[in-house]
Amino acid sequence: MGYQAFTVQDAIERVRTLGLIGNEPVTAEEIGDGNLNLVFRIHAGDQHLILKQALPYAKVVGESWPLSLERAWIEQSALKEFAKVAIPFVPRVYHASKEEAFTVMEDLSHLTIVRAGLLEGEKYPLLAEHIGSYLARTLFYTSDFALGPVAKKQIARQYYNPDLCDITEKLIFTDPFYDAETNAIEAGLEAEVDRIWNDAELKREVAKLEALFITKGDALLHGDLHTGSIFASAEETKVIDPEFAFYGPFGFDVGQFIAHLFFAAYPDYDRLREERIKDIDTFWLTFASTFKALWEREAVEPFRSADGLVEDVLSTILQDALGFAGCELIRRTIGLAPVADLEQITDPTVRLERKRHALRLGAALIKRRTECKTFTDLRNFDVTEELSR
Ligand SMILES: Nc1ncnc2c1ncn2[C@@H]1O[C@H](COP(=O)(O)OP(=O)(O)O)[C@@H](O)[C@H]1O
Ligand SMILES: CSC[C@H]1O[C@H](OP(=O)(O)O)[C@H](O)[C@@H]1O
Repeated sequence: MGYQAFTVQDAIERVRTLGLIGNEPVTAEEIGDGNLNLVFRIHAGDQHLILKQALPYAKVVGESWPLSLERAWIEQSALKEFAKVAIPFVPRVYHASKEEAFTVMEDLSHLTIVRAGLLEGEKYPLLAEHIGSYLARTLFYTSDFALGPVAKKQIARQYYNPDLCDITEKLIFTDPFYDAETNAIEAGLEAEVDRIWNDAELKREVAKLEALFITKGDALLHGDLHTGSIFASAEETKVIDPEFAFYGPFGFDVGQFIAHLFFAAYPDYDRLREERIKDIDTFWLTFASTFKALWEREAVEPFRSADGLVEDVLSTILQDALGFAGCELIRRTIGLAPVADLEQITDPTVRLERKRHALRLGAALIKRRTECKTFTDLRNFDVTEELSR
């Protein structure tokens, strides 16, 4: 069967043919609110399923931005790979079709998308710890440190993901730093954006981070780990949507999650700042301690017992992560694919002030990331000066 984009009826027929539902009455709807794919929710009797299908172009832009359907296969493979090492945090996959670019998976509608939930004032007391553990496990177990260089390269070669890496290279590392067509700059922010475009040091550091992203194949990344890619409740956390997965630098997913914890404070900054900083603390402490414990127990790296090596690896991850977080803060503030955490602030003066804050924090993280070698440096990282200029 060749590829065609599904209607609701096609989605129902497909799950029926696959024997995933019986002949009972069905209700189904397309619920995709992301930038790229179709997502159908299907209920039949006591079966609740999600069918996600890739479109041959970026939905948010239209057919003028073609995208390979191969990304559905990358997403399916990454979900399976991550389930091997971090099963509590990964949705169950019931069926994966490479040819028709769709995946049938567990319906997680009993949970909420974290970005939306946080905006509604929901609490996720275990989120930071869960994502710390999820990332330590997915990054460590897919790296040379756990697999050794031969097995790692055999896996890595399945994850060339050129179209989606190209999106990231353009939208995160390039367009926001130039007057590009894809940017969406709110009126009133022009002077602030000019500062960015004229900051030679900042651009040089962004270029270095982009080079890291392109060349450093440490581990299998999720590749798009923002709070819209996480479902959670007070007890559970599930990470969806790894279609941007590829072998990249350890710090990238870590940095994206940190950036979106910062974003989550903006709707009510004075009240939420401390909570989100605490989340970042917990996240990093869990990530670093889990990664270190896995290293001590399971690393196959010949130099694994070299004094201070794992601490150095973690320092590098932290510094890179802060740089990537800075790029993500800037791109979600002035580039394509903005975040509701900022856009839903109704008072235009407050919204502009928070956007300005995000841009300055982003620039400071990028330029001063190497000051943060340890958790204590992270806690003491102070951007008061940049914010007051
Ligand atoms: N397993 C799931 N269970 C319930 N809803 C889901 C599931 N996967 C996706 N969705 C819904 O579809 C939306 C878009 O899914 P996502 O995988 O992020 O698509 P895209 O790749 O287009 O961003 C999510 O925000 C969520 O509302
Ligand atoms: C042209 S894609 C823009 C943006 O959308 C992706 O997010 P999602 O799949 O979660 O909607 C990704 O963050 C891309 O950078």
